[in-house]
Amino acid sequence: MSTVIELNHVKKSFKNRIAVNDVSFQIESGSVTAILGPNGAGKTTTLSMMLGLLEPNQGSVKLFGRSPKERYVRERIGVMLQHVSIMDRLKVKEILELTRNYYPHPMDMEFLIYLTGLTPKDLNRYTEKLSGGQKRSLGFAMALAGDPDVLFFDEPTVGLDTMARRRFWETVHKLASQGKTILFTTHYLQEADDIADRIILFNQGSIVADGTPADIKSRILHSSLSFLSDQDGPELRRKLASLSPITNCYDKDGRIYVATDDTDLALAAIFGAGLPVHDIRIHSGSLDEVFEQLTINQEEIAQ
Ligand SMILES: Nc1ncnc2c1ncn2[C@@H]1O[C@H](COP(=O)(O)OP(=O)(O)OP(=O)(O)O)[C@@H](O)[C@H]1O
Repeated sequence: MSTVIELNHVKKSFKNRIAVNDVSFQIESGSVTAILGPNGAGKTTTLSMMLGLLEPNQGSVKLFGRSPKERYVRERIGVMLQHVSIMDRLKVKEILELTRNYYPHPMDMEFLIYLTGLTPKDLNRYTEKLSGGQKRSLGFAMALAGDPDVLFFDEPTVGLDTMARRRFWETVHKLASQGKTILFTTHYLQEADDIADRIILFNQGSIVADGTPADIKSRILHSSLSFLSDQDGPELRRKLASLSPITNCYDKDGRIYVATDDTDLALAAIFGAGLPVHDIRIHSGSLDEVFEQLTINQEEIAQ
C-alpha cells in the first residue's frame, strides 16, 4: 500500500472563523475512508482543499506527493460534489462522452453505464430535464468517467431514495474491490460504519477520532446511562459532569445521558451525591452513542 493523500497540519479560516484547525492524516491506496461529522464540522472545507478548490492558510495537502492542482493529479481523481452543476442543452450521453474525452484513459462507456445504472432512456435525456436523483447518477458517472484511481464523494447519498442509495454503495464496493481509493463525507454514521474501513471523525474543525469503526467503538466508552430528573437543568448537569466516573453528560430525546467506563461506579456516585434521578436505563455502547459522545459540544456541558 502507498500513501495517496497526505494532509499535514492543515488550517483554514474564513474571516475570523476557523473551519479546519491543524488537521493531519494520510490515506493509503485502496482504502475506503469516511470523513464523518455533524454540520459545520469542516468536512467539505477539508475535501475542497484536497481537491485544490481551496488553499489552506497553513499546512500542506498532497495527492500522489504533488499539489492537487497538477494535471497529473487531476487525471487520476474523480469527484462528486454535493451540488452537481451540469451544462444544459446537452444529452446525458453527450456530457459523458465530453467528460471521458478529458482523460487519457477513460472508463469504457458501456461499463460506465452499467456501473451507474443509467438507462438508455436516461442517456438520451437533456440534462435540464433530469430529476434530482438522475442528476446525481449523472454526477456519479462523470466522477467515474476518467476511470480514476481516487474517488471523492461529498455527501453522496443526500436526496437519494433507499434503492438508489443501496445501488450507489454496491457500486462503491465494486470500485473498492478493483483497488480504487475512496474517500467520502457523510453525516450518516450508519453509512460510515457499513461502508468504510476507516472513519475520520471531525468536530468543530478538528479530528476527534480516527480508526476502523471497530477501533473507534472499542477505544471509546462501552456504555452509558440515561435517566429522567425532575430537577433537570444546568446545575444538575454540572454536578453530574463533576462526578469522576462520568466522562460526559448530554441531553437527548428528553433524557439525560451520562457516558462512563463503569456504569456501576457511575450509579453509585450519582446516588452517593444524592442527585434526584429516576427511570434509569443502561445502554451498551453503539456507534451512535460514540458519535454523540465525541461530537457533543463541550460547552453544552458547562451550560
Ligand atoms: N466559503 C465560506 N465562507 C465562510 N465560512 C465558511 C465557508 N465555507 C465554510 N464555512 C464555515 O466553515 C465551517 C465548516 O464548514 P464545512 O462546510 O466545511 O462543514 P461541513 O462539515 O462540510 O458541514 P455540512 O455537513 O453542513 O456540509 C462552518 O462554520 C461554515 O460556516
